[in-house]
Amino acid sequence: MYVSHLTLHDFRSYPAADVALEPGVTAFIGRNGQGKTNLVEAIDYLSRLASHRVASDAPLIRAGAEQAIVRAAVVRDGRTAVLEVELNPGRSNRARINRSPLPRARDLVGLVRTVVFSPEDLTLVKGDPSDRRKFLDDLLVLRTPRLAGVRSDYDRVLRQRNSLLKTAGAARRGSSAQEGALSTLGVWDSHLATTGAELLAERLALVEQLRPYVGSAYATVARGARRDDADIEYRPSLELGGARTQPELAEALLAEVERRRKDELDRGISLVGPHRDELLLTIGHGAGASTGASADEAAEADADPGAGEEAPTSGGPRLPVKGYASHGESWSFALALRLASYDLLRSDGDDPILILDDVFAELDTERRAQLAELVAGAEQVLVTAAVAADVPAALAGARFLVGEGKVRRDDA
Ligand SMILES: Nc1ncnc2c1ncn2[C@@H]1O[C@H](COP(=O)(O)OP(=O)(O)OP(=O)(O)O)[C@@H](O)[C@H]1O
Repeated sequence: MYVSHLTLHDFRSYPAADVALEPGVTAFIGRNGQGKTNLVEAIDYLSRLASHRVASDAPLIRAGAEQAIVRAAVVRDGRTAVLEVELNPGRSNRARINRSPLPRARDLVGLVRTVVFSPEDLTLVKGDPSDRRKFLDDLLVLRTPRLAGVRSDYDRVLRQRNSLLKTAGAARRGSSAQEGALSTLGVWDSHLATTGAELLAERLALVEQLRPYVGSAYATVARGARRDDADIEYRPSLELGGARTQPELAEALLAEVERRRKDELDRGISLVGPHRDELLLTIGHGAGASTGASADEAAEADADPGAGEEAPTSGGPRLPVKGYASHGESWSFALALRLASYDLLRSDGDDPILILDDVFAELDTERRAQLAELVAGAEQVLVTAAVAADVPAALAGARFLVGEGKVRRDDA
């Protein structure tokens, strides 16, 4: 799929912008702070109704404006659809397809699919477990848009249940207020188990599907690394035993919730469920594996003719990436997670739009070329860079100059 036209009204720094795009590679070049990322962020927003940079919509609306509009013509299998979203701060957003309003804005999610690589991706590796859960959930929703509903149902159940736990925990033991809250809590326990089990089952399946892609993507972007150097593992907040199906998982969640009732009442929060799970990222070290993203490390490895070749196993320990990996390894792992998502979406028979936002400046020449080669075949690749020379030769294509609020095609 690709976007053939992008129109913005009062989105970020743009009062108005109108850009005709083509399949293949398009680079947006301009000095810092000129609005390159704002353009690709708008396309990403259409895909998930969320930005890769901010958690709320408010910063997306141009300062002083009442609402923002993002409209894109999206071509898929030769057919064009015009998708539009109206961002209304403090009110619900509205979405249209070919000018017809959709019942809910979220019905737009998944119609255009993007995979974004950006410097913020480092938080996937170095950030909190919630960053990695979000990574999984965003990918789930892109592949199966219906799951946006499951995720928001789960969040709602959690909020209700937490407020009940607070009430029940605060009420005097044995009082009628506590009895009442406890009996209502039973209802929310089963809601938590049912929606939680659905989310959990989906995440477990996703991680199993993603795993092989992460290993091979890491081996490609990290110097001298082997396929089994990078691994991911889903760590639930409870012992699952052999539970895998939704009913089995619901049963396991319910049993654990009952077992931890006292703890939950004491602390006034839900301690069991997919909101407490972790996606563990680990690296092993095949001999010769060094994932330098810096030019210095690259130069060092270049001096060693064995580096980058098939590396034998060192049998070294597997370590969690967070807290142990070097900056280069962390960055390579983050790239590998994005590349793996892209490969998985492609294996579903779709070709998502790839957005490489300011990533080349972070990579040495060899890694740049390697990443460029991997993504060059995508149906549409949108690249932002402050300096044209940072965009690898393999990504030659259309070029736009972004500056002074304007986006101009560079035909030079
Ligand atoms: N809601 C908003 N209203 C007005 N201006 C905004 C808004 N949000 C961001 N901006 C402006 O947009 C500009 C940033 O644009 P953007 O992030 O696209 O820059 P960029 O060209 O990608 O820069 P860099 O190369 O540094 O990443 C900044 O000048 C910022 O002040």
